[in-house]
Amino acid sequence: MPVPPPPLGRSALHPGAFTGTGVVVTGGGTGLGRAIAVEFARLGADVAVLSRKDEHLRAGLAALAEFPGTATAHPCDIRDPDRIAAALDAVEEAFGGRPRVLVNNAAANFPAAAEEMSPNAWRTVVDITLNGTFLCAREFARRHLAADTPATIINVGASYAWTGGPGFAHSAAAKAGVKNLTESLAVEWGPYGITVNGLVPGMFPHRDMTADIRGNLDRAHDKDDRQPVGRVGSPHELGWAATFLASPYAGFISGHTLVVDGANWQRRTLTNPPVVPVREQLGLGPH
Ligand SMILES: CCCCCCCCC/C=C/C(=O)SCCNC(=O)CCNC(=O)[C@H](O)C(C)(C)COP(=O)(O)OP(=O)(O)OC[C@H]1O[C@@H](n2cnc3c(N)ncnc32)[C@H](O)[C@@H]1OP(=O)(O)O
Ligand SMILES: NC(=O)C1=CN([C@@H]2O[C@H](COP(=O)(O)OP(=O)(O)OC[C@H]3O[C@@H](n4cnc5c(N)ncnc54)[C@H](OP(=O)(O)O)[C@@H]3O)[C@@H](O)[C@H]2O)C=CC1
Repeated sequence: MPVPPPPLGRSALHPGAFTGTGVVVTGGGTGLGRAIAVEFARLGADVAVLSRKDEHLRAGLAALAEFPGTATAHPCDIRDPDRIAAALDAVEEAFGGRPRVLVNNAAANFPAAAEEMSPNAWRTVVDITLNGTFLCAREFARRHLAADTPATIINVGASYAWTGGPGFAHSAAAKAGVKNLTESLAVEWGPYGITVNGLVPGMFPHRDMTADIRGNLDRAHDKDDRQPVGRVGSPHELGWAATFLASPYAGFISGHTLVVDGANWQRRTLTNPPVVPVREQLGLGPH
């Protein structure tokens, strides 16, 4: 029998656990990033949203408005190191100091058969998902290393980092890179008080999903029954996991990637369902 999560508004951490702590969430204006931003704000954090589109920045600010901490939003394309530096300057000014937490949540993805992907389609997804994560982590960490201040970084991944993702070869390869990068950075920056972890969502449907991804998921109308724990995730559950990883209670956890997916990616049977070629799954004709 599926066990529902505690309702939105509850928290395992004490109220005010992040009061006075600055948190940056890339892609924090939509979907899971916004849910993560909200859970930090609920615990008192000052939260900054970084993303490209004005409508997303406004949506992030609107979601954060009810909480007591500072909420701020800055246009930034995470592919551009200069824009990342400028955004972090603006965040520091808004908070009156360096944010202690970076959540690298922004990513890009669309389903496509590998042989149909243009070189630029591949490059774009890898550039945002992997290179953007590295560039944000680098700029954020350099500031803490220079000031000798502790910090924590959470990189949002996907479980096809381990399994591969037919129909999502670009995103799966990029997320595998993100997982591996998490492990390298945790060792490099651990001696300076910076922890680095990964956080992998399983199936968390939400209203902001791009049409492509939603269309892909909507082919399954019994999503709850397809999860080992009998239900899909609620976005605030991912927010709880992020706040835990950034809390002092997780201070000895670094280089780890926490999967929040109800055991979905370990699901295996001796007789898997029949193979359906990706082209057929995507409704593409013959080569
Ligand atoms: C197995 C387990 C299951 C699991 C089922 C699903 C699990 C999901 C797990 C992970 C989920 C996520 O990551 S969800 C995150 C999804 N969210 C997002 O992607 C939001 C941000 N996305 C975007 O901004 C855009 O969609 C994106 C294209 C990526 C970037 O925008 P840009 O303006 O930078 O780029 P563009 O100039 O538009 O496009 C760049 C190139 O990509 C091509 N391109 C764009 N969309 C395309 C498409 N649908 N199909 C083919 N090609 C496409 C264009 O034609 C360009 O190539 P040329 O024409 O050659 O120049
Ligand atoms: N939803 C799910 O079930 C799953 C999600 N994930 C991961 O969770 C994270 C959040 O996904 P989700 O909330 O579903 O996706 P969304 O599409 O809702 O969010 C993606 C966010 O990334 C931002 N973004 C994209 N490109 C850039 C860029 N170049 N610079 C700055 N910001 C950018 C977008 O904002 P803007 O357009 O304003 O730039 C948007 O807010 C991602 O890392 C995704 O891979 C992993 C597995 C499953």
